[in-house]
Amino acid sequence: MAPSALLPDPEPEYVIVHAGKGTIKREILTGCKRKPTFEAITQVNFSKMNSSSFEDRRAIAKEIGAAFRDSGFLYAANHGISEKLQGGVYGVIKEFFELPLEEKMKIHVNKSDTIKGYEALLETKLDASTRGDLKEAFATGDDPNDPEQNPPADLDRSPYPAKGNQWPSSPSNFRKIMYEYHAAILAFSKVLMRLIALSLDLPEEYFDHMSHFPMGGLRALHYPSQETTSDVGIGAHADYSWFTLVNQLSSVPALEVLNHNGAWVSAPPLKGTLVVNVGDFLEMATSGKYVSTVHRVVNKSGEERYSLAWFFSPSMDVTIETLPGCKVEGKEGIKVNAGEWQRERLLRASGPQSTAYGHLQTLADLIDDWLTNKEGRFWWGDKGASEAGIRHAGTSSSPLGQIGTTALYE
Ligand SMILES: O=C(O)CCC(=O)C(=O)O
Ligand SMILES: [Fe+2]
Repeated sequence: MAPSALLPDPEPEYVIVHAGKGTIKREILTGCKRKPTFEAITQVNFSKMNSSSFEDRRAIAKEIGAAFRDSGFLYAANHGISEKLQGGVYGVIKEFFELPLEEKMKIHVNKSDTIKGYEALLETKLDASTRGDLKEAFATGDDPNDPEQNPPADLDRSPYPAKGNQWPSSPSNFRKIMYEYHAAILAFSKVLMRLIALSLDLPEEYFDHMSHFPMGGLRALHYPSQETTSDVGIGAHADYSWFTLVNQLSSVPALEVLNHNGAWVSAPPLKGTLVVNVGDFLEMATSGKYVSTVHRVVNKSGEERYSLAWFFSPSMDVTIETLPGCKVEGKEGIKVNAGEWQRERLLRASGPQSTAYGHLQTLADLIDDWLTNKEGRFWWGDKGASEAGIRHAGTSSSPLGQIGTTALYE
């Protein structure tokens, strides 16, 4: 038998993800190629989040910072949203998805100018290699025409069309309970944002002025159990938000998080917790210190799964810049209008598109930085290698290196 040293290395395998922020190609590392990376999601206890002691708050912030740097995910325990409210919201969401399809189609997302309302099974396709996402959803967004959202009196309403959120007439208490949950999760989000500021050694109030009418919304999800292994509940993606809070309403494990070895780490429901994950806004503002980690939903449990995601983003008119302490030497920081940036991201993520759009999409995926020089130009090229030797191609407002035709790019 030939000594194993003479055996050729097995062909590398990759996880390929169209994450919205560009295509990510990550080698699946096995054996001695494996790098130290997370294998589980850590839990953080928020019971002292409103403590009058600064040290108590800072201790939670430290744990948040460590988890956001390591995996970009954590479980938040003792977040303060009552069990009664969580049970109530679960009940109405289940009842809504059990309605006949034609009833749900009355508020289909295509009837909204902001893509809000009901989205049927297989309508979106985050992973191009699948037949579509095996889930149905009901989504709301920031909409000053919904009085429950208490828009500030001086809010510029011109960017908000009249046909935004749509609400079902059944169950009759659906809207009321969803808005009770909205108020509770928004309150927790504002506290969490302060702890995030603290975790970055910024004043706790640093982000307060960016949240006067935050973009974002609720997305209730129903995943039937998939019958084939080629199906996926939601294809691999990263979120466009400061952060996302997922309430895994049913006890079905299906959420998976991609680690640096290209392995999918399970994030099963832990009773009483919310899953918190870093979104692209926070990754961008921290120059990648906090990672907006790729995740997906695969429901092979044989049971129906329900979840309720909340996306919390800056207010539409806010300018997001690289945060103090997160500047990378020799690299120009970011400066983006939050509303424009999110609109562009949303367009990229919204389901199957025509071939012409597909070609444009391919081009857009090559652009990871929209900053231009004074003449409005930017360059595409080699942006260096990761620790693992995988190179990155992208754009910049100043000239970049040549693309190596034999190098491996992600
Ligand atoms: O249902 C889940 O657990 C996660 C949903 C999700 O990732 C999303 O809606 O962006
Ligand atoms: Fe997500």
